Amino acid sequence: MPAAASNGVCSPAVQVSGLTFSYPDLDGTPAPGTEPVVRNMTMDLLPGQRCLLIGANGAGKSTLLRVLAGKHMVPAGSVRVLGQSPFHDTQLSGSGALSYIGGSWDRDIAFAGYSIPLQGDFPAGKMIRNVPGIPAERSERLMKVLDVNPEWRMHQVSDGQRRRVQLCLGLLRPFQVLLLDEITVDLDVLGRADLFAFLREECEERNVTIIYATHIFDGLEHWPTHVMYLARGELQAFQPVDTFPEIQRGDLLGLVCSWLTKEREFNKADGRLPDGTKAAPADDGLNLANWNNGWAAGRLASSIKHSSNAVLR
Ligand SMILES: Nc1ncnc2c1ncn2[C@@H]1O[C@H](COP(=O)(O)OP(=O)(O)OP(=O)(O)O)[C@@H](O)[C@H]1O
Repeated sequence: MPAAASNGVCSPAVQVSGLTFSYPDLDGTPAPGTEPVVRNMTMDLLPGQRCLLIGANGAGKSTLLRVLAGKHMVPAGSVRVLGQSPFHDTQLSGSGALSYIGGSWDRDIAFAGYSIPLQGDFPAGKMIRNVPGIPAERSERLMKVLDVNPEWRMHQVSDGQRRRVQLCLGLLRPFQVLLLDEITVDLDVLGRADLFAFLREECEERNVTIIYATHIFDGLEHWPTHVMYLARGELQAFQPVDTFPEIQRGDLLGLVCSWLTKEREFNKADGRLPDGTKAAPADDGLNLANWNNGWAAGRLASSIKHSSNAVLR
């Protein structure tokens, strides 16, 4: 946990300074002409703060969370979590101080395919109770909060039940920074409310920091301390909730709708596609061909004309 400085000011739990990130192409560098997914972002979050991360589809929310989780390499100074670089200091996530829960719970398995959902005939309770170093009261409490039946067998659960077990495991170790990427889609209303009550308590009692990317705003008006809005890779707003009159009167959804409507109008006026990207250039006459590179673990690896891995023949 970041120590409070001698003047009583706490150091940020998450610190982003001039972060720019583009996905690398096949040769490890961004394809020429591609716009960065995250551009020149600067922001800090202190221990105890809970931030909602808002943006249209394709705005860069998952990418930002994955960068903060250390899953993509960026210069060490541009992202600090608990004072360390999450990509370079692997101990940060290894120790559980930084926890990232996102996407569906799946794995790439050689010869079986990509994104294979976690399955197997093992009981949920065994998976959860067998995580070493976790006080029994924390695992039992989380199973209760998330309504996990220890008898559930993982090859027979529903999507929502699998999600509950995934969340339970992701929250087990006492994290200091938690990054959540739209993890409540499969949860029912009560499950979601219980989860957010638990997360608020973690912030208030253990001073943890949470960033949560979502498109579901029901019942979230009074949960965050901050709101962050991303569009076209840039931070459009990052403020405490009490600076937004809309949120104060319980209309978070209205605020988000007005942001996204303006964004849609901007994209239209600027000749951009609805996701904010520039339209592909017209055919330049080069002989770029569709070319099947073969099969790899269930996925066709192909080069499509004008895609980033197009083959010049
Ligand atoms: N592995 C990748 N390689 C290249 N580009 C990617 C990759 N993953 C995402 N992108 C691109 O980065 C941009 C941002 O995607 P990202 O998934 O971060 O958006 P998002 O805000 O989380 O969207 P959504 O709300 O739909 O989940 C998109 O234009 C997407 O096409």
